[in-house]
This record gives sequence, structure tokens and C-alpha cells, in this order.
Amino acid sequence: MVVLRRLTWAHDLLQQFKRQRHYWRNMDSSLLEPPASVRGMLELQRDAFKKPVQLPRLRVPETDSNKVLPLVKKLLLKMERLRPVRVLEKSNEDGDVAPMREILLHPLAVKSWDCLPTTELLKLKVEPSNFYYNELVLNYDNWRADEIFKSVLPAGDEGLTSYSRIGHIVHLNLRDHLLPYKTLIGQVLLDKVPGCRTVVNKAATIDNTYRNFQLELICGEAQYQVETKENGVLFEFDFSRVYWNPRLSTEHERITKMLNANDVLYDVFAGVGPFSVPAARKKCWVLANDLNPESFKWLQHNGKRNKCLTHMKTFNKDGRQFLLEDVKPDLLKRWKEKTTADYSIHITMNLPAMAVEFLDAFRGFLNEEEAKDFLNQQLNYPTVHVYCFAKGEDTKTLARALVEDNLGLSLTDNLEDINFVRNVAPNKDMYRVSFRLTNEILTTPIAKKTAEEIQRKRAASELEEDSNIANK
Ligand SMILES: C[S@@+](CC[C@H](N)C(=O)[O-])C[C@H]1O[C@@H](n2cnc3c(N)ncnc32)[C@H](O)[C@@H]1O
Repeated sequence: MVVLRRLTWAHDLLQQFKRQRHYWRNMDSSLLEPPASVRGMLELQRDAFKKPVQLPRLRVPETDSNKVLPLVKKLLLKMERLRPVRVLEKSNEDGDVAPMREILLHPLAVKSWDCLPTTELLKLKVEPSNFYYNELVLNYDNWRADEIFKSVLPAGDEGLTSYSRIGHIVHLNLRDHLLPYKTLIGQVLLDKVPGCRTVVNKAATIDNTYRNFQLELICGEAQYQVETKENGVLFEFDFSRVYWNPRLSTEHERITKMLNANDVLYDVFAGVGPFSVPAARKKCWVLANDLNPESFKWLQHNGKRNKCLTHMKTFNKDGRQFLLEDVKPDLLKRWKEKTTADYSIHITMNLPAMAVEFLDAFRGFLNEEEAKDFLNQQLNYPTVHVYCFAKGEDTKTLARALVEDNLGLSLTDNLEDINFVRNVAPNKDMYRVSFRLTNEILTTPIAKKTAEEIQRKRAASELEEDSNIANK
């Protein structure tokens, strides 16, 4: 009886398979995409994503499924929240129905029985009659966020290419044409990004003094205090009130890797400590400064949480003041104690829109008296890592020129590196220019004429920026 039932079932399936074979040959890749009708959806309707599809399957006895699975592993249908192996029939109380498993196969890779490793399957007594098609209703849960966006957002325009993740916050920078979809985008991210509780969009360009992003809450809780790890170090801060950019993590790591225990770091625009805290954890001696009282608060907090405040002093003042009032005395003390270089000294200046304008602080850093103390001595000169934006054709050359212009001197063999950090806009890149301070820089004040020239160039570039904004 059981055998007869099986034979009839197999026969029916074979007929079904024959009828559909033609259809599967012509099947296109959109089969596994969300339904075309969701394109342009402004308000998320999860039910509208339901889509019935015919899927190829293998029906195998439960006892054999462990042997069959490795043979078809690469052909399994893998989608979000979809188990490719399911229990098909459980054994009944009498034990006369063998428990069966059903294996879902990828319809584009498996268009017929012949697409399977048939020789090996036949050896396991898995035959064409075990192969069949059946309907499955795909739904909203089965697609990733990027697949949902691709199907909903306007087809011709640039889609949602990336977002940043800071603790439980997803941070977007939506182009104008995507703004009508912002609520839907927020909801999908909240649904799909594990641990996400808040979705924000960048509301304006960061041109305020403290460089914190102006945010617009588009979905979830208005809760901006985050905990996040960068390169294994824990940071906590209020994302709406300080500067934090996860895209700088590689650069933070590069600098941290340059440092060894007992080295010195003066971090002029420290933010909440992505250079300073890892350096202090490495037992470098760190002076860290930020003008934003909120960054200063979290800088201290992060030093404390990472148990490295013994190696980190924090300051809350303007960068130039910090260089003259805190960095300079510390340097003088170190040089007086020991001029030989058995440790290195670094100065990080990460305020790319403006940091070069602080470089003239190093010109004539030492007055005549101080300079006399070190006459004819080889000092342990700090390496300055200054960040800048360069816009134009050859951005690397422009970055160097920007530093030289603002320093009022050419970089020669004291230039250590010009390092590309990231692209920020078309034709606009962020660079780190690393160079050693020299006797000439430290002892010769900037000439009046050069200072005037620097001012003139700055005013011209600000004018150009303003007219670019006005023309946008
Ligand atoms: C681009 S963020 C860099 C923060 C951190 N170093 C990083 O890499 O993520 C620049 C920081 O400089 C601070 N800042 C802005 N103007 C400043 C000034 N004149 N003096 C000191 N800090 C300043 C801002 O508050 C901000 O935290």
C-alpha cells in the first residue's frame, strides 16, 4: 500500500516537472527578487512583499539527508530566515511512513534533475522521482535590507549605497532624491540591522565648530548615547553632541600602530579619544585636548573606562592655546631632561577643514632664550600628523602644498609621509601629511610677508567655498 502510494506520488511529480521544465529554462534572475509592484513604495507595507515562487526540491529520507546534503551544499537556496532543509513527513505511530526531509534548491542553479550531481545521488538511491517543484511564498523577512532598497527605490538613480553604524545608531547621509523614502528606509533598517534602535540622517554639512553631525531622527528612539568598539577599544559618548566617524577607524589604527610604550602623543583635536585612548592604553604618555566641553567630558570618561588615565592628561581649550601652554612646556621639560631619542614624539592634528591653519604656531615656537639652551644639540623632534582636505586633480600634491603654504616653509627631508585617508566627495580627498619639526621651523618666526600671503590665500579659498555653496 505504502509502495503504491509512493509510486503514484512520484509519477505525479514527474508529470509536474515535465510540464514546468520549459518554464524553468526561461526563468530570469528576478525570480528571487521582491515583487516588481513594490517599486516606489513610500510607506512600508510588509505584506506587499509576499511572492509565490516555484522552487526545485529534493525529497530524501531523513536517514540519508546527512549524506545528500554535502553533495548539494553549493546548490542550496540561501535566503534570509529561510531554512533550506525542512522536515517533510514525520514517521507515524505505526512507523510505516519513513520520516522525510525536503531540501530547497536554488532555482537559478538547478533548472532540472540534470543540474544535480546525479551519479553520486543515484548511488544513495536518490532518483529523478525525488526531485520536484513546489510553491513557496517568499516574504519581507526573506530579503536583506539592501535587496529591499534595490526593489523599492527609484531604479535609474543612485540607491542607498552605504551607512555608518555607531553602537545602536545607524547614521545615513541621504541624497535629496531619497528623502521621500526616508521613513521607509528607517523602518527597514530598524527591522533588518541587528541591534539597531535608532536611525538618523545627516541634516546638514558639518560646518559647526565642534564638528558634530546635525542629526534628524527618522526612525526609532531619540537615544544618542552610544557604546561602540573601535579596534578593540570601547568608547562611550553622545553621538548628537560630539564628533565620531567610524570611517576613520583604519586611520586611527595606523597611528596607534606607529606608537610604542613610553612614546609621547600630543593630540590637539582629540574628540572623544580615538587616538589618545588607544595610545594611553599602550602606555604612551598622552596630552589630549578638545575645545568641545562635551567631547572633553567623554574623553575623560573613555580614559577612565579604559583604565588608562594614569597615562593621559586631558585639556579643554583651543588647539593653539594647548600647543603653546601645554605642549611646549612638556616638550621643553623632556628636551632638558634628555635630548637623545630613545622614544618618539607625535602630534596629531585631526581637524581636516582647518588644522593646517594652526601650523604657524610651530614657527618660532621657541623664543631666542629657549632656542639658545638647545643650540647645536640634536633634539628629539616631534612628528606632526596634520590632516587636511584637498580638492582638485592631483590631490596628493595639493595636500603637500597646503601644508607648506600654511607652514611658510617647504617640506624637504623632514617629510615622512603623505597618506591618503579617504575620499570625501568627488575630487575631494582627506590626507594625512606627516612631517618632522626642525630647528628651522621651531626657531624662525613666520615672516610678515609670508603671513600676509597665507591670509590672502585663506580668504580666497573661503570665498571660493562660499560661492560653491551659493551655486549649489
Ligand atoms: C574632526 S574631529 C576629530 C576628532 C578625533 N581626533 C577623531 O579622529 O575622530 C575634530 C575635533 O576638533 C575639535 N575642535 C574644533 N575646533 C577646535 C579648536 N579650535 N581647538 C581644539 N579642538 C577643536 C572638535 O570639537 C572635534 O572634536
